[in-house]
Amino acid sequence: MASPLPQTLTLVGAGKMGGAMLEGWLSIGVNGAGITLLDPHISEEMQTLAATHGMSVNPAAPAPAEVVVLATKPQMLDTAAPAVQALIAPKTLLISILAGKTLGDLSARLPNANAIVRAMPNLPASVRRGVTAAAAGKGVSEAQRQLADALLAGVGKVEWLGDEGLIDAVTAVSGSGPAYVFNMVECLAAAGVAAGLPAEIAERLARATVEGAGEMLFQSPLPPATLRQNVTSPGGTTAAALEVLMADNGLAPLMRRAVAAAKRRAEELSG
Ligand SMILES: NC(=O)C1=CN([C@@H]2O[C@H](COP(=O)(O)OP(=O)(O)OC[C@H]3O[C@@H](n4cnc5c(N)ncnc54)[C@H](OP(=O)(O)O)[C@@H]3O)[C@@H](O)[C@H]2O)C=CC1
Ligand SMILES: O=C(O)[C@@H]1CCC=N1
Repeated sequence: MASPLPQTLTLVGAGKMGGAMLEGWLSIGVNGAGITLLDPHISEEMQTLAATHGMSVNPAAPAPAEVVVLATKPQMLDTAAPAVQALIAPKTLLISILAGKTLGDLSARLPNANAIVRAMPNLPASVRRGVTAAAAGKGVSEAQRQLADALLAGVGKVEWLGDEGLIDAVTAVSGSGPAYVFNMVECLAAAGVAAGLPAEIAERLARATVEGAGEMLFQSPLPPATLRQNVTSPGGTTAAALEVLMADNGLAPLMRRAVAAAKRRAEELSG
């Protein structure tokens, strides 16, 4: 049986990530007429989407909703909290995607929220290929957990965590991860230019390479190491490049430092 979808959902913060999830939810059949968007600087794109689907935008006195999704920047939690409290009824499920903000931080700001799920999605949610890790607070019922799962699984894969303490590491790996991949495309294109390619061709090649490699990861059951080995002809060009990338001072320590920096920043955003 298909999981239930909420009849009423209020999105607080319709920016890049909130907007990406919203597009996914509409595509799985969440009724636009039951959606309210609250965002003081809502973009034209979001206003158009809202008008197309009959959503309510910044009503003067928004009613409590079955699900409230908190998607402002973490630094705006204190400012947003009074308005969010007014959206929460005893049975409301609050889903927060704020990096760094713990279940405890959220409960302290929103004491009337009985059921809180802390989730960390990523931007490919907009094309329903995201991945989200989530942890449920103590007050979340099984029905509410299923409701959260239906919304999060609607935009990609979901990992439920027994230990909320893992979410900062999740944020550093999959939350921020799409940006690392996009940066790799930029770096690969720039390296192509340095190797003599015209810039536009280098960019098209780098982009299509990551698109194709990503699709192989999606479709193939093989581990990434095997996929890598399949490109690597003995004594060939890939082996020469991998000697650089897989050296002691290559990509692995760089990625460890990058992920550690993101995790540290998530920890700083808590409180
Ligand atoms: N971007 C990503 O890939 C991911 C982001 N996240 C999390 O999602 C959240 C949003 O990030 P992102 O979408 O990148 O940021 P954005 O700045 O794009 O979105 C936040 C939106 O909230 C609006 N806003 C500010 N104050 C309020 C308020 N009081 N009430 C309602 N809306 C408000 C902002 O307006 P204005 O810009 O004018 O301030 C903006 O439109 C963050 O907490 C982040 O940690 C999680 C996973 C991935
Ligand atoms: O950069 C950020 O803080 C957010 C959290 C994960 C992705 N974007």
